[in-house]
Amino acid sequence: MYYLSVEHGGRGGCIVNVASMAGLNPNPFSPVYGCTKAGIIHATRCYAVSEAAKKSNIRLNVMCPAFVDTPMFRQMAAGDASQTIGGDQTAVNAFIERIGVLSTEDVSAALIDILTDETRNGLILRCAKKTGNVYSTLTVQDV
Ligand SMILES: NC(=O)C1=CN([C@@H]2O[C@H](COP(=O)(O)OP(=O)(O)OC[C@H]3O[C@@H](n4cnc5c(N)ncnc54)[C@H](O)[C@@H]3O)[C@@H](O)[C@H]2O)C=CC1
Ligand SMILES: CCCCCC(=O)/C=C/C=C\C/C=C\C/C=C\CCCC(=O)O
Repeated sequence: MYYLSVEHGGRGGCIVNVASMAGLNPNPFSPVYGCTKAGIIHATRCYAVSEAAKKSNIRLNVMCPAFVDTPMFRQMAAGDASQTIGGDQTAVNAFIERIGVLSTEDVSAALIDILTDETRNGLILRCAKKTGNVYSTLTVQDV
């Protein structure tokens, strides 16, 4: 945000943080990973409503993909990943089967939508194979 800000020579812009569906929906396989992603989601939403962001015309949004076919995902599906707490790989694989797996192209298209649609700010973009891309907010009451 410092370098995007007008007072430091920037022109504003759009920050897209990468969290995960695991930061929204609880799952039994990755509690610590899920907690870090929940933190990223909340930090993004707080900075999106900050005076500093508004003043400098900076938008912040956060992407929450479900499974995406990347090296990390393949490692996890093969039963060898630090993101999961281990245990029953059959249950992990059944979970993956149920949720579905996005391609990296699916996620790139979602990213381009956030970057190009200047009305998007402070939003959570859930991306999942079965439900597609869904924007939402968790706001209970405006402050
Ligand atoms: N693959 C999935 O199913 C999902 C992934 N995500 C998130 O998407 C993001 C990317 O994940 P993947 O592509 O799956 O992981 P990945 O492990 O396949 O790729 C991560 C890439 O980041 C690079 N990297 C790591 N530390 C770095 C650093 N300090 N500076 C620069 N580059 C660095 C690695 O070299 C690697 O190329 C992560 O934040 C992950 O938590 C979110 C939801 C689902
Ligand atoms: C489980 C290890 C996480 C590793 C990588 C990652 O971030 C993948 C997340 C995938 C799913 C997130 C977990 C729970 C989501 C639960 C339900 C999603 C429902 C999707 C839908 O169809 O709406």
